[in-house]
Amino acid sequence: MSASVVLSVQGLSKKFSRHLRTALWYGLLDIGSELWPRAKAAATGLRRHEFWSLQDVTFELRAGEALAILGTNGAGKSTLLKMLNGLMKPDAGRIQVRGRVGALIELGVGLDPTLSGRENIFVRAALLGFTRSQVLPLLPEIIAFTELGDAIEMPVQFYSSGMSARLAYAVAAHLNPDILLVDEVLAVGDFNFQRKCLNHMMGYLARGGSIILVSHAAHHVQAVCQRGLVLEKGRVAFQGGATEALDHYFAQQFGSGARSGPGRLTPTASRPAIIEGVTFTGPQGGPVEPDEEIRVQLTYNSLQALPGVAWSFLIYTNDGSICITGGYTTQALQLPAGRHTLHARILRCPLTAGDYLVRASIYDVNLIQPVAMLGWEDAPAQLSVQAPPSLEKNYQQIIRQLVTLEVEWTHLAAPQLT
Ligand SMILES: Nc1ncnc2c1ncn2[C@@H]1O[C@H](COP(=O)(O)OP(=O)(O)OP(=O)(O)O)[C@@H](O)[C@H]1O
Repeated sequence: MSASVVLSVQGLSKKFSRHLRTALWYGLLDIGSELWPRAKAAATGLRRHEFWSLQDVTFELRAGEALAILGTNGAGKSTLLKMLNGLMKPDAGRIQVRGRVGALIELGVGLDPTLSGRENIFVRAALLGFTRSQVLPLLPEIIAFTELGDAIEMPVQFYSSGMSARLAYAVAAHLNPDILLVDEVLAVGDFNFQRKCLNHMMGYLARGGSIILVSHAAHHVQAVCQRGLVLEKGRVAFQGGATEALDHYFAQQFGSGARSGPGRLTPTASRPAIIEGVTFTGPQGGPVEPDEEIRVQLTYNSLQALPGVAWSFLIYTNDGSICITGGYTTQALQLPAGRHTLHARILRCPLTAGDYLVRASIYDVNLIQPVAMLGWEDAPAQLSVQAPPSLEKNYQQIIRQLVTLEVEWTHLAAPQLT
């Protein structure tokens, strides 16, 4: 392990059984095989009803670095974190840690519901290897960070999920871990708490700490992480920069085109007009690049003429949370029946490199109601902007810049020195 590497994970795998009975039986066999190494060697493959929750995962984490773990529900993120935290034993592979791991995984874990928040601080700290006398000097700071007030004396069973998250984060963050594991807890905190945690994480990273963050929230990942690892059915599907990892993760969910089932793109009596597709190309019909003209083409197919309609497209961030920009026709159109293509030009692509989601619609201008729509759940409504190599630096920024503004700078004249 090189000097700056604080965590090295090699070929990590974990298997589970789908059935409780076999899980219990295999559990007993595994205990036996620990004592009898020949049986252990035989148990490296999958047994009946077993599946890999995590398979052959390899990565490194350096001091001062934050790595996002992304993946759909059930991809293996929590299993990975539990093994990193020592709560679960891998079936294969190796984890090497330099320093102490502070973990904030699964809200309920490590909190005793019958004890107060204050007492639970000692319980959680004990799980992380701290004695009572080591925790005592840190107690005021931990309690202040939670902002729980008098509720710190209340049994934790009466805490809301946000209150539990405050307590868990405050403890994990204030015991000076070398690596902080943060599971999806930020999602349950209110806005102020999220901001407080994000600020804390930035300071902690600047002081040389390292973070592994499991999150589905793109803005959290972009604010904190430089790198990202995408898990897909327990395997590493992508590893690289945080922005590229988010692109991969969202493309995995929105961009496969699999949702456009047979017959979906055919007009019917109950849905006489459909949008078959929207494409975005550069001026030569090739890839779209920042600052260049974009050609937009919408192909519709209608069993009947469409009088008094307009068409529009909207471009969203790749998690679908922000509509960046859109275009609308300003006058009512008379569109003929049949399959036809509508054209528009975006005169200058304001978007930086990345993948974007698109929605398009043809709507009735009087009723302001869609006649036909195409969303990102329908293939192939996507826009990919590719930066030429000279612009790639933008793409790698930690906080992603979505659009480029045209700015005219007006400087104050410098005072004349006499
Ligand atoms: N103790 C267990 N016994 C059996 N299967 C398990 C166990 N823990 C996790 N799994 C399975 O392992 C797979 C990965 O689960 P895991 O909780 O790691 O996913 P995740 O990526 O954290 O999902 P989410 O985003 O929903 O939290 C799932 O199929 C899950 O059902």
